[in-house]
This record gives sequence, structure tokens and C-alpha cells, in this order.
Amino acid sequence: MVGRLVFVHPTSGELFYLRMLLCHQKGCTSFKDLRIVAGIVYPTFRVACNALQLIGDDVEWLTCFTEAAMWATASQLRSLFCHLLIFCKVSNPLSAKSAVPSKSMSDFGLPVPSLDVTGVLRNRLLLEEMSYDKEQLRQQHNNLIRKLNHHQRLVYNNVVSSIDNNRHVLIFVYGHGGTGKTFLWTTILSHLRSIGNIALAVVASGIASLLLPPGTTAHSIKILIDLKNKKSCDIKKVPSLAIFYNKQHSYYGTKHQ
Ligand SMILES: Nc1ncnc2c1ncn2[C@@H]1O[C@H](COP(=O)(O)OP(=O)(O)OP(=O)(O)O)[C@@H](O)[C@H]1O
Repeated sequence: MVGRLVFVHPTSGELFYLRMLLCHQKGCTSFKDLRIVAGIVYPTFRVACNALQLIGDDVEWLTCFTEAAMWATASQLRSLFCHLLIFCKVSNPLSAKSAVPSKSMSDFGLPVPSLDVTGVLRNRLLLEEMSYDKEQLRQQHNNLIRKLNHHQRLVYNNVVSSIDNNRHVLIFVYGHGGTGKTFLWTTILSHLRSIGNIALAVVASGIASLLLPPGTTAHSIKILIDLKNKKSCDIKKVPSLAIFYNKQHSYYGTKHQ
């Protein structure tokens, strides 16, 4: 029987290697026969092609990867690996990855960070909120709290007691310009952060965010200022923002300007 094999693009994966085997293996009567080389049944057409030395053996890529492993950081190695996969037509990606002996911190007798810690390190929002100088904040708080006037003190006590008693509350503070609202927020924020809690200062505008230590705009963390029926905040389940909101002991304060 005389037949013609249609062209198969190299990016077609196993189909490409099947076509290659059909051009080289003789007397085969099944797909399995095509995968047999020197009596060994190979699991895929590509591996069978490799055994027949029909395709490159990736040595140049393995050498490149092994050399880079001597000096490159983990992040650079990951970039290189992706670059090789995408642009260099590596025939066996897994062997390239396993060619580099990977070491973990425990191999050097170092404590392995918990998943919780590595999660926090990847979360910029959380990292910022947890890296305050607590001692400095404690001193600032001690200095500010002494100056609070009667009304400020009332609000301050209310906020702190609701946190101490784990009560979820919404507190609205009204006052004309210059009556000490920002002063009050700063006192509350310094207290919460000095005891290791996360307190998010949210404002309506970018200019107002400069008044609070460090404040952020509501829209940048997807909080709606204009609350109406059936409106919802678009916070995805996995990203850092969701992890941030899930973190226990988080408090949000907003300032409208
Ligand atoms: N209890 C206080 N002791 C000393 N100074 C205070 C006190 N409360 C407020 N101030 C000072 O008064 C000034 C105005 O206060 P603040 O900026 O907190 O007002 P505000 O209500 O936030 O104003 P606005 O609404 O215009 O932003 C600031 O210089 C602040 O340091």
C-alpha cells in the first residue's frame, strides 16, 4: 500500500513524534509497536523518538541550566526554566528541571519558614501593616492619648473597648474641620498597630490619604464609598487583598474629606 503522511507541525506534540516514528520504524502493526525500540516499550512517542536518537537530547539546555544553578537566584532560575520551555524547544522539560539538584533550607540546618510566614512575605499589604516599629508607635500613642479632649476620649474608649471585647461595630465620628478627627484617628491607629493589630486607614481621596499615617484610598482596596442597594465590592477569593481581609484582628477606619 502506498500512502502519504500529511505534514504535522512540530508544536503538535505526540502527533508530531508519531509521524516521525512512522517514517523510521519498519514492520509495525500497532501504535505500541511504534513505541518499541531495541525491545523496550517506551511510554510515549516522543521518548521512543529520543531512544532512536531522532531528536535532540537537550544537553545544551541542561548544561545551561546546571551552570546557571551555580550562581542564579531561585527567581532567576525559574525565569530561565520558563524561557527554555517557551523559546528553546526542550524535548524533555522534566529532565531539565530534575537535572538541577534542589536544596531546601533544612539541608543547611536552617529552620524552614512556615507556609503562613511565606504567605505573609508574598503579601505586600500584610507585610507593610506588620512592619511598623511598635516601640515608636507605643511612644507616639502615649504622647497623643494624654492630649485627647473629652469628646475624643469618648470615641477612643468606645473603639478600644469594642476591640477588647471583640465586638463588631460601626462608629461614625462627625465634626467640623479642624476639630481633631485626624488627631483621634492617629491616636487609635498608633494604639492598634503598637499592639500588633492590623488597622487600615481608608480615605475617599488621594490628598486626604496624606493626612493619615499611612492611609490608603478606599477605591485602591475596593471598598465602595457610595453604598447603595445591591452594590458589592469586587474582591477576588485568592489574591493578597482577600488574605488581608481574612486576617484576624483587622480594623478599618475611613475618613471622608
Ligand atoms: N486633643 C488635641 N490636642 C492637641 N492638638 C490637637 C488635638 N486635637 C486636634 N489637635 C490639633 O488640631 C489641629 C486640627 O486637628 P485635625 O487635623 O485632627 O482636625 P480634623 O477634624 O481632622 O480636620 P479636617 O476635617 O479639616 O481634616 C491639628 O493641628 C491637630 O494636631
